[in-house]
Amino acid sequence: MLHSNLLRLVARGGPKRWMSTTTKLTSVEVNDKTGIATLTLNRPPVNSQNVQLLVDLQSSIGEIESNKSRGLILTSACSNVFSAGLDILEMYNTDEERLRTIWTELQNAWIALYGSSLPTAAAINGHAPAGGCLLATACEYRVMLPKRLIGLNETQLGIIAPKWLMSGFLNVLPQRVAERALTQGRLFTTEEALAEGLVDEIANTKEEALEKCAAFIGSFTKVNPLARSLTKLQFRAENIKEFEKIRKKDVEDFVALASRPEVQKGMGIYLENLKKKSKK
Ligand SMILES: CCCCCCCCCCCCC/C=C/C(=O)SCCNC(=O)CCNC(=O)[C@H](O)C(C)(C)COP(=O)(O)OP(=O)(O)OC[C@H]1O[C@@H](n2cnc3c(N)ncnc32)[C@H](O)[C@@H]1OP(=O)(O)O
Repeated sequence: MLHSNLLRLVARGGPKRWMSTTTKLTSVEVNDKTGIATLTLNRPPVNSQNVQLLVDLQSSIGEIESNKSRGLILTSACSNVFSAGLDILEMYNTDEERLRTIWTELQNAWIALYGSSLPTAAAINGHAPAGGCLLATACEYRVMLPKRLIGLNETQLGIIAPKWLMSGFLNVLPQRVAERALTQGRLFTTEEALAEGLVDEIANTKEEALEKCAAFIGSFTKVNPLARSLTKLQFRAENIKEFEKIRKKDVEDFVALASRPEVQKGMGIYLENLKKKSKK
């Protein structure tokens, strides 16, 4: 027993207290008929992105890529939230090493999704602020349920999204709209997001959103997969290259910023307000 626990710890790169649970926070289901994989984020209540969720997300993307699925649909098991972004509780009152791990795993998860050669789509069945929007915009296609919110609201929180984190957002919105939205920290309603091109379609239920995503992925049936993926990656190559150049420094910048006393204080106040709001 002890031996197998030790082996598991060694396989995971040593003991890490924020990775204490061994239950996966993502699941993968492949449709036998279509060959399309649905990757579900499952960390109730709001899929806030802690290290484990980010690591599990990468492992599920790897699994889908190696099992020769025809495409990947990202969705959420939470009823009203796609993902609430980074887990602020995990960033609050912690040490630099942990902050470093959080940001490194966010980077790793983003590049795994953004740089995937597979066709990718997001069935956004709930709110997708900040890191939630990051994951949705890393995909090639977005279908969203009505009356939810999506966007990069970092400036509203007094923080700055680095350039790589804006890449997907900038891929889908005109520069002028993106600049205004980012500087305002604007969250778009589903209907506004559709009008601006931040999402591609609206669906009334999660099932319908999954079907629409599957139809998007199905639209590549007659396209040579290698030609398709190389074309996709050519479009993304510049952003990926820029990201690779700064990724180490970006981790250190994040650690320095997130550990500043005033930023930690801001996180504490933000968390308190979130909790107050959820009790109402
Ligand atoms: C202030 C952040 C500081 C970060 C500092 C870092 C510095 C440098 C950063 C550089 C760039 C960062 C890039 C990315 C950043 C992020 O992703 S930060 C996270 C931003 N996310 C949000 O602002 C969303 C916050 N949440 C909400 O607005 C709502 O929860 C919701 C998503 C709209 C869902 O609403 P609802 O269904 O009504 O659920 P709630 O009742 O509000 O929440 C349920 C419980 O979940 C807790 N919670 C919600 N979001 C988070 C979260 N992101 N992290 C941790 N916990 C969260 C909420 O407190 C409730 O908890 P309980 O009260 O215990 O039930």
